[in-house]
Amino acid sequence: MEPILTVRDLGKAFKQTQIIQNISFDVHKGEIMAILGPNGAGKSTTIRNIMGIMYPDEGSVQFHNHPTGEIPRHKIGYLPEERGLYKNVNVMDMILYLAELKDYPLKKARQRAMEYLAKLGLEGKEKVSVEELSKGMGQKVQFIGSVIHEPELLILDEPFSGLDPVSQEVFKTEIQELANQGTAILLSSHQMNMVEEVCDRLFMIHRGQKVIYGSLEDVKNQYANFKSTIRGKNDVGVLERLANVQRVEQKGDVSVAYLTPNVHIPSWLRQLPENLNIQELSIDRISLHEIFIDVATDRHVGHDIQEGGDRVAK
Ligand SMILES: Nc1ncnc2c1ncn2[C@@H]1O[C@H](COP(=O)(O)OP(=O)(O)OP(=O)(O)O)[C@@H](O)[C@H]1O
Repeated sequence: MEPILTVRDLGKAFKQTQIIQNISFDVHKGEIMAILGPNGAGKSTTIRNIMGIMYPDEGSVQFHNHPTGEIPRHKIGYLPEERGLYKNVNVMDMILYLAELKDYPLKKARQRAMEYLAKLGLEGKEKVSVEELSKGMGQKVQFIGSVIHEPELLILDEPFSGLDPVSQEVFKTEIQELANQGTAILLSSHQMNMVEEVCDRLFMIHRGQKVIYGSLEDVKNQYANFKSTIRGKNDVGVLERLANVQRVEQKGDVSVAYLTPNVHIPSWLRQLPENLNIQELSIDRISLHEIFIDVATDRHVGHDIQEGGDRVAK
């Protein structure tokens, strides 16, 4: 796949504090790449360095077919974390202004704006003043402004925050459609369920450094260990002493045993004691949400997932 954006060894410090270090990843044509990490991990700093809002101390940013360091702004769409639109203009003028900044033909922009307004549930709002919009509506208008010029690369910093579940679904569908049409998408989000549904690959930063990088499938195969949820009155110690159990969380009658990566599920089930109280039992893989918590709370040993899926212990 063709890389549209290549980031290599990016590093940035503020005063004496190193904020990001050795950040390297690619975003390819037609893929949705998620950039994840706890609050303050360095996601927005990475994005701002890519966008040239601030300059990296180390490393390089290269856009496809452009010299390193050159930012082809008319080919990039950007929804920043800080939302902001001019208040005293109407919705259509706001969108057309953003299209004009990207040298996009206005007639085409107007037509696309009407289509997008309809798609995002803002039909008939084109003459409404921006200041009369709700927060979510404003976000939709800003999103339209970021895609109106048909960018090759779309950078979305927390696109789902502040949206109701229906609007989140609409955004999700739209983002998927753009990727299907070939747009390269870099998406930062804390909504792991959304990320899990839309992203092809992910890059996770923790304390300014890469902790996970790989396809969603590889990350799930290699990080998403199995867990067994058992409903029934059981002593936590009994479960903790079972083979291949990393830890057990117990709430009332429900125990969740987190299993080691190499566990063989049929063998694990065979070793369960005769007297275990089982009202219900399920075996599932842990979700991206749980992987995120494990990594962010340092429960997981850091691993790199290489392109192709090999895991390298650090
Ligand atoms: N202009 C700045 N001057 C000094 N420190 C900054 C500046 N911008 C960001 N930081 C610091 O850099 C670190 C990373 O911030 P950043 O906004 O990149 O995190 P983030 O991963 O996007 O977090 P969140 O999920 O909370 O949005 C934080 O410790 C923050 O305080």
